[in-house]
Amino acid sequence: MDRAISPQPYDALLLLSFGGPEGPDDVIPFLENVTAGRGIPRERLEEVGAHYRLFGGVSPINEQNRALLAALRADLAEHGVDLPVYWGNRNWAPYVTDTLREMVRDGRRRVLTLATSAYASYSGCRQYREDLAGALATLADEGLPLPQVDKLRLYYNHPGFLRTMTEGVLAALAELPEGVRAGAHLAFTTHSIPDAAADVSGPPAGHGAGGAYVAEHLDAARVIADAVREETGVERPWELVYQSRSGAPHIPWLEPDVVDHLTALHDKGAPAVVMVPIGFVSDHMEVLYDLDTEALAAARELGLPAVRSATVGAAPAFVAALRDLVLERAATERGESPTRCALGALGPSHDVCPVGCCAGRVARPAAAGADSPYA
Ligand SMILES: CC1=C(CCC(=O)O)c2cc3nc(cc4[nH]c(cc5[nH]c(cc1n2)c(C)c5CCC(=O)O)c(CCC(=O)O)c4C)C(CCC(=O)O)=C3C
Ligand SMILES: [Fe+2]
Repeated sequence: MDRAISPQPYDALLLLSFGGPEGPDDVIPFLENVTAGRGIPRERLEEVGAHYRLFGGVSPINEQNRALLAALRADLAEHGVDLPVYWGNRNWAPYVTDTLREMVRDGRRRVLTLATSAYASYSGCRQYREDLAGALATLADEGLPLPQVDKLRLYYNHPGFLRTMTEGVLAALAELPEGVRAGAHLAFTTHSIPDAAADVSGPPAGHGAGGAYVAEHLDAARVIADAVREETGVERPWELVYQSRSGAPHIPWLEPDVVDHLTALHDKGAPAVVMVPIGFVSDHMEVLYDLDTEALAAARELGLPAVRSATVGAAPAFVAALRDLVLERAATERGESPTRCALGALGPSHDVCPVGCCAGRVARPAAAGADSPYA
């Protein structure tokens, strides 16, 4: 096989995601899965449950993942990359443990994992590695042979991700009334997490305030803002803001909140804003509710013209980026030195999370990293 399209040594790709409810009866069991032992106040759960009920109890995330799965399979086939793609979730069926069991029964021995989060953080990186460890532990208990499981490097700074986000911003700007377009601000948004979690995101050696989580989002935002300036010839103010905060009010989480930011923009006379959801790879509930429902309503109330730009979803250029990352990692595992595409100042992320990367509050086994108890 042509080395440039060889996925070897991998014999399967695992799309690993969050999962979401598929109907009204799933909402509470789903939320219980998400928050098991995580101390989220009951009122917050009911509030979030109501967001899902507004959409018939159906999270958009599963359809998004089915679309990504189909697009990945089509892209790999079209480019002659012979690699079956499976899908498993943390919080809803198909559960990752069931998927991994199916993969083993299909004879898969060397699995590369693609998680649907582009950045470092406990929730977006290490927790997925814990999910893999939990699945491997169950298979071991069942006496099944364990596959070797790796995880793809973070892809927030891959040109295919940043270019696709940039195109989305340009399209969103075009939706604004012409009179306010040139003065529009860019508000890059991502999931708020506790300050303490942000501070320990990424490799232990790299920790400063905000950790890798904040640094990576700022790096991505800067690349997109620069590209938008190049394309439009207009220098626009931009800021990184946060959304979807949960947890107890006395615990500090990353700020400012997107809605407070819209108010501040309005107060200082900004003519318009584009909300750019760089923290989300597809139209999750956080995007459909917290941005499209709540934040856009707040903007309307303020009289601030606002639009939300697209997530990458299953856009062809993003799917091509994922193929590039898979083939890059496969080549690295074969001992080659492939080009590692990345824009911005931080450079390509590590292939193997070092010991202590994205530490959680409680130490749990995590696979696909230097501290994995599995090979
Ligand atoms: C960084 C991050 C990502 C991005 C990385 C990634 O993509 O993985 C993400 C993704 C998602 N979070 C999601 C849903 C929820 N997250 C919650 C709770 C929490 N998220 C957190 C962080 C993140 N979350 C945190 C620090 C909490 C607090 C408690 C805890 O640490 O668990 C809760 C409980 C209620 C609440 O507190 O809001 C829900 C329902 C869905 C599905 C949406 C859909 O259905 O479309 C997705 C993709
Ligand atoms: Fe979340």
